Amino acid sequence: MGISEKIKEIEDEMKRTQKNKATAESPRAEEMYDMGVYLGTALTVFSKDRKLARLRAQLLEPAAGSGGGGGSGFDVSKSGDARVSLVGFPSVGKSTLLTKITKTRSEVAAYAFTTLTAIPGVLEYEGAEIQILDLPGIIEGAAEGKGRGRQVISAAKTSDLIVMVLDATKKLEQRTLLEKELEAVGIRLNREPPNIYLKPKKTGGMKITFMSPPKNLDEKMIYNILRDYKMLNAEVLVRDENATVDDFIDVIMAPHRKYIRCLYVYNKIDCISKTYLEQLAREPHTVVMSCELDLGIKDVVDRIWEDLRLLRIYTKKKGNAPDFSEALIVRGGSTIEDVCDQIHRNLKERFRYALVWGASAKHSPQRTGLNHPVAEGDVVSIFTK
Ligand SMILES: Nc1nc2c(ncn2[C@@H]2O[C@H](COP(=O)(O)OP(=O)(O)OP(=O)(O)O)[C@@H](O)[C@H]2O)c(=O)[nH]1
Ligand SMILES: [K+]
Ligand SMILES: [Mg+2]
Repeated sequence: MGISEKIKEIEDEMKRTQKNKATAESPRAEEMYDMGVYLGTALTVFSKDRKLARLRAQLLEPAAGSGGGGGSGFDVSKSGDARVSLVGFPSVGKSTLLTKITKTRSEVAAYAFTTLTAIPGVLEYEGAEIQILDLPGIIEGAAEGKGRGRQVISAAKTSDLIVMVLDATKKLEQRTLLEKELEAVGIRLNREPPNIYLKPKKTGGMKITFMSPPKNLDEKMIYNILRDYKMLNAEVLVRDENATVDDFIDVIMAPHRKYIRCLYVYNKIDCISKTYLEQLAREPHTVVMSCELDLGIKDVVDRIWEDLRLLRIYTKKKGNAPDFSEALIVRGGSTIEDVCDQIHRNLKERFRYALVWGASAKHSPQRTGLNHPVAEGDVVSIFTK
């Protein structure tokens, strides 16, 4: 049986279990729950859930003996300061958007699957070069390998920001469907990694600690999950009282999870009512546009820049004015060390100190070491041995 069929089988079984659970609901349900009778059913659902999560993860991993392949993305090398992927159902206007915001022409047509491979373009934004990947449309079931879905999703997984292009004239569910496809391969949108510490050990059994009383987890659940994943010795510290079973599995599967910001872009607003447009525009992480009427494109580009959280750092040579003609682009959370790495591969080996002017400096200039965090617009002078 293939992985997809296995998944289907488990899903069907889960639906049946859920139904039984619903019919079993009776005045005595609570009492039975306490007695642990009802808990039996609940635990079956949990373990099926976990099995499902594991199978889905396998979809993107090369099949044993297949010699790899399957889950790899398109062969486009990364370039510029960051990578943004345009993900969406067919014919929502991904290629139209790429053509608008970069110098690259990507074929646009009214039929689905016009774009058949990844088309890279470069968005220039105040000194930064952002690689934009126009991708083929994906359909429901992409994660299971339908169409070029897996390749598209793998490409998206390598990006710093996902721009989910949506057709404003289509049902709102399209967004949830796409989110599910991305979730299935371990992409977590607009979320932080769960605040749970897990350290596998060689001996000593399991040590499970909660910082505050958990709402959705207990020691036994964690114990069972760890055992499922064949981790018999481990230290666990749950720092978030709202953490769920899924969160805990994400922590175990950390190497296969990717936390990526997502900007939802509704295109074709020329075809919807003003009231509906206003409703869409109020959604979080959302912008609306019409490529056709050239409306909102600037907002989309500004939001891409904001969501990438890149910083522009300017350098200053001793005795000269700062060079504002060219910015160094670093990621949010970067330090002077990252700035050095941007300037030259070996610069930090000769580093003595830096002088920093701007928002990150307590006083101007502040003398700092390599681990000083920089801020947008800082001016930096590096002094070497
Ligand atoms: N009404 C309207 N049509 C648009 C808009 N933007 C794009 N289109 C049309 O939508 C159709 C699909 O556009 P594409 O850019 O090819 O869409 P795509 O998402 O790249 O499609 P695939 O590559 O097939 O997945 C074309 O006929 C475009 O002219 C818009 O803002 N409004
Ligand atoms: K199209
Ligand atoms: Mg296209």
